[in-house]
Amino acid sequence: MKNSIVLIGFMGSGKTTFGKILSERHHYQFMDTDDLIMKKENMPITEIFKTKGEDYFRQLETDVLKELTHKNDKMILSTGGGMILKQENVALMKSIGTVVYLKASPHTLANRLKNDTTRPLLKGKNKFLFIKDLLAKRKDYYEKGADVIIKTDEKNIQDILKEIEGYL
Ligand SMILES: Nc1ncnc2c1ncn2[C@@H]1O[C@H](COP(=O)(O)OP(=O)(O)OP(=O)(O)O)[C@@H](O)[C@H]1O
Ligand SMILES: O=C(O)C1=C[C@@H](O)[C@@H](O)[C@H](O)C1
Ligand SMILES: [Mg+2]
Repeated sequence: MKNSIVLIGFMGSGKTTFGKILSERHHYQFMDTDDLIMKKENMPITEIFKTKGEDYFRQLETDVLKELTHKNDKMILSTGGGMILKQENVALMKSIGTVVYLKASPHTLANRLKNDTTRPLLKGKNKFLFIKDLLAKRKDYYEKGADVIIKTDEKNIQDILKEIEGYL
């Protein structure tokens, strides 16, 4: 029986990138909680943070996960970087599928996000220092929320794909 996969990890860990490739390759449905929220609100994440605030966004994350638990199709679900902050969300993700943490160092993440302007939490910050600090605060949440941890530093995209495919 095919298994759904829920990808968790910090901004830039590759959840959307790998989720899209895997779903196309294996004919799974692809879902991304950030995209679902943007569609629901009809505005970019940066705009939701700016006009309605982070708490409002965090509630939408839980709402969207709840809706996904009612779906029967097997899927690859890419989640927002802060999804693991609520225990309730972790339980919902585990009820959807195998929770895979794409782990990367602050150095790797800062490098991948150096030209990015779409993540409101990173706006106007020294990216490396900000990521290092926030990742240290979130490390336990990611590791405890995961069923499986995949280290992505210094691995090429094909090798990471193969590892995730082991859990499909
Ligand atoms: N293993 C990797 N090797 C090289 N580049 C990568 C890797 N993983 C991700 N990237 C690149 O890093 C950038 C961010 O990746 P992506 O958008 O998939 O992250 P995300 O986990 O979905 O982030 P967010 O939580 O903010 O949505 C993209 O440009 C992507 O191509
Ligand atoms: O790490 C976070 O808290 C976030 C990550 C993004 O995926 C978005 O969900 C949003 O920008 C917040
Ligand atoms: Mg993403």
